[in-house]
Amino acid sequence: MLIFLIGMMGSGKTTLGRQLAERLGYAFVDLDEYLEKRVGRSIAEVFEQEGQERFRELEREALEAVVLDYDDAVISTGGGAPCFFDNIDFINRHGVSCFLDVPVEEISRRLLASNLQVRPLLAGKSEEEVSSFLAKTLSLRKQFYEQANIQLKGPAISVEQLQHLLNNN
Ligand SMILES: Nc1ncnc2c1ncn2[C@@H]1O[C@H](COP(=O)(O)OP(=O)(O)O)[C@@H](O)[C@H]1O
Ligand SMILES: O=C(O)C1=C[C@@H](OP(=O)(O)O)[C@@H](O)[C@H](O)C1
Ligand SMILES: [Mg+2]
Repeated sequence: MLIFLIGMMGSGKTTLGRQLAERLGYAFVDLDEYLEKRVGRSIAEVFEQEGQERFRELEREALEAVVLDYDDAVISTGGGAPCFFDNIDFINRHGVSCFLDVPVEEISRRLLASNLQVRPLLAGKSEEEVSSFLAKTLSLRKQFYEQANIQLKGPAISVEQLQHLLNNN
């Protein structure tokens, strides 16, 4: 089975995905890292050199490659992945999707305490700009995230909660 974690930057997809994979004895794939390995460059470099539009094409190609590469895996997607092309349909056709629905205030807090440079959409923004960008982006993306098979809501989603919900679906 392929389990896709989706949701905003900072919702904990990478962190929880790694923990969930360990519990299930599945491979763990972070789609951003997988893409970086494929293209031999960091996400920040791809954005800088070729722009977001090209990044979204490479992200789609990475999604297509990952479903061929793995039978059982937890795949933490990048925050924008389900929101471009027909990626959410592609994800739902190939696995179980799970939306980590963390309040935007909590996401802002987490990201402002982290290194913004590794997330090119946030790099160089002030605290206020980060908060308003995240709120606006979530309002545009929610329609895609809400197509997930499973939704988990709260400011502190745990791996236990996630595993419990998956077992009951
Ligand atoms: N459940 C959690 N509770 C508190 N902080 C978290 C949690 N999950 C992730 N974080 C923190 O939030 C930031 C973003 O987490 P990350 O897993 O990289 O999110 P994503 O992959 O969704 O962007 C990191 O600094 C991480 O330590
Ligand atoms: O939300 C987005 O558009 C992005 C989220 C990032 O992944 P995380 O959600 O893991 O931070 C990464 O794919 C890229 O910086 C773009
Ligand atoms: Mg991540």
